[in-house]
Amino acid sequence: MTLIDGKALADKMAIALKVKVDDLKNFGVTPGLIVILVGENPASQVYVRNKERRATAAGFNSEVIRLAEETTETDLLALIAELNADGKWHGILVQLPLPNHISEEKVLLAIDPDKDVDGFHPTNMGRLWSGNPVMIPSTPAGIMVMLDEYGVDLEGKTALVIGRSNIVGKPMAQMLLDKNATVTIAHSRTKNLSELAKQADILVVAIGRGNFVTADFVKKGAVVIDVGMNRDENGKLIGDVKFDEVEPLASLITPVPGGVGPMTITMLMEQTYEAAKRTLTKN
Ligand SMILES: Nc1nc(=O)c2c([nH]1)NC[C@@H]1CN(c3ccc(C(=O)N[C@@H](CCC(=O)O)C(=O)O)cc3)C=[N+]21
Repeated sequence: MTLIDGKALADKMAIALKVKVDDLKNFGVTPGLIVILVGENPASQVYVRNKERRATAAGFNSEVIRLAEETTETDLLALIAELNADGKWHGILVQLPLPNHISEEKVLLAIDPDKDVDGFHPTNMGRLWSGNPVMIPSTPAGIMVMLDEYGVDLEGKTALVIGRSNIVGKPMAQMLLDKNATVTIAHSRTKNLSELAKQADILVVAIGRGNFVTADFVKKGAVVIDVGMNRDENGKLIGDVKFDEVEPLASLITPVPGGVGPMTITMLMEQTYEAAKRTLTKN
């Protein structure tokens, strides 16, 4: 078994990004990433702080707007409209989940697709599915970079994605398909999931249940990617994969923490940089 070290790869890419950003600054453009955080979700706080640190280290303009839990949908939409029009920002990210009184759908639709660094806007989802990706979701994007870095050839392989969210499962399936894998999407209603999983060369698990995937889901030599971020009863961060049990079977496996998470942030930075660079050729 070889560990896929997402943290190390993220650190390596951060150094290269800094160089690219310095170069872009010579052309008068500084990448700008603005994050909007509504309410007090403690997990979001940690994550947003990590992002701010990475953005600053890369030499970006970076800001976090913290809004009260009771912020109205109207006020949030007005803020987004303002940021859409502000040339300083190339990436606008509204941290999810939002409080229940705010429609996530309306908010995501309000972000200019060319600044939608999460790739969650329907326009960007459509661009991805039609084979013309522009802004793409960071978590599956980071997974593709890790697979490439560790020399995983996807051509003709069977891939099973467990989870069908718009932000991970669905875009992940499309990205694997684009590399000529044969892709299946499974979910909570899938029958005989462990038998299905046991046939997969590549297993991507994004189901959101701690330690869900055990040894009897995994074919010997499979590549196992764990997108899970769960807390166990002691508050410890655990993945969707029962690591100790699955690790001896896998040829490659991502840990939690230190796997998919750091690469998600890296890809947000990369995409903000790319969006900033595109403004050079636009006019
Ligand atoms: N609009 C939006 N875009 C997102 O991309 C988004 C979001 N909302 N809401 C929440 C989720 C979650 N997410 C994480 C990214 C990195 C880590 C990460 O860096 N994890 C570290 C450890 C973190 C820790 O120790 O708690 C690791 O896995 O090693 C975690 C979580 C992005 N999300």
